[in-house]
Amino acid sequence: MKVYNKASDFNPEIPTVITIGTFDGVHIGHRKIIERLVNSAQQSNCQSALLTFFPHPRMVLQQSEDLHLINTIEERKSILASTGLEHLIIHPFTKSFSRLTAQQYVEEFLIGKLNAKKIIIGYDHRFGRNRTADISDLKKFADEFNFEVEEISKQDIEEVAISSTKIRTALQNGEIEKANQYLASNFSLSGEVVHGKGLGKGLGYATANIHLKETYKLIPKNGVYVVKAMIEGKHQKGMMNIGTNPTVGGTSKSIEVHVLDFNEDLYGKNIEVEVLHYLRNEEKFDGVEALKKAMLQDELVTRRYFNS
Ligand SMILES: Cc1cc2nc3c(=O)[nH]c(=O)nc-3n(C[C@H](O)[C@H](O)[C@H](O)COP(=O)(O)O)c2cc1C
Ligand SMILES: Nc1ncnc2c1ncn2[C@@H]1O[C@H](COP(=O)(O)OP(=O)(O)O)[C@@H](O)[C@H]1O
Repeated sequence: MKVYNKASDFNPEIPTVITIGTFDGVHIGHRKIIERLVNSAQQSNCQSALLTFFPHPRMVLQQSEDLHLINTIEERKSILASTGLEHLIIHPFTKSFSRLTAQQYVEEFLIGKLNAKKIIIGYDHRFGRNRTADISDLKKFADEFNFEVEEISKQDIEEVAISSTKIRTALQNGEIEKANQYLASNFSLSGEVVHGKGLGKGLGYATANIHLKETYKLIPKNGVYVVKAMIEGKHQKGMMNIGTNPTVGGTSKSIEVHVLDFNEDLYGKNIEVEVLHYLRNEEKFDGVEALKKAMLQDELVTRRYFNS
């Protein structure tokens, strides 16, 4: 798969079949659309292309602080690369881009820059300045500018019964198995290991504190989880806590992983954590002895999880 950071970097001589959207999570429903796109392109001797915008339009237009995505743009790229898609265009969404009229967007951008011969798109897609145009407008443009529109019907979408919103809600409720099933892969987080409060080793559970670079990455509900950590190309078993560590008087949110049967310096290294199972809420214990006891219990349950 080739990746372009703006539409003008993609210079398609062969016409394209394209789809447009955020595709956050690249879940089972998204995968079906991409499969349809790739097959359609093959059958019509076209190239398959997915157009997505970054930053997310809501981040640009509403400076939305509450927008959290299942995938960072890097994660999305790497999952899409495994789908058979030929071209991924990540076009910068700016205020001036958002002011293109529906006709300018179709004529100058989708046709002019992306050489679209066919657009495969959901029944509820909206586009153009203030998102005023809909799929019936797109069909009118299709007649005028000689391209095809293939509509993904409401029924097709509802049949899959999966949406990025449902997955986000599941993650925010700690329903990890449900989210992972919808994603057809494990929800993951990754980042550099940074210094924490320096208390973990003293408790008998050193924890690698993970710094997330992207502020828009969705963080699952606070609590304790069973995880698989990828450290320097090797999978390790672990348990993770997300929260403020109230027992030791913590106030800011941290994401920290204790890796089982492991004793190495991880500061400055990158680790990727696949979240597997929610264990319990983060609690404010009556002192560190009670916390240590709870962590020992978490360890036992985590070991049991991996053994079963
Ligand atoms: C499996 C696990 C469970 C944890 N559960 C709690 C908890 O319920 N309440 C709490 O205040 N902190 C909890 N913690 C966080 C500890 O307070 C924290 O790891 C410790 O203070 C070390 O922090 P540091 O890495 O910043 O030094 C948990 C940590 C782990 C790894
Ligand atoms: N089993 C382990 N799991 C996680 N980190 C470990 C482990 N063994 C050693 N470490 C190292 O110890 C550090 C965590 O120690 P800790 O006392 O919790 O301090 P901090 O507050 O800086 O996280 C990790 O960042 C890592 O470098």
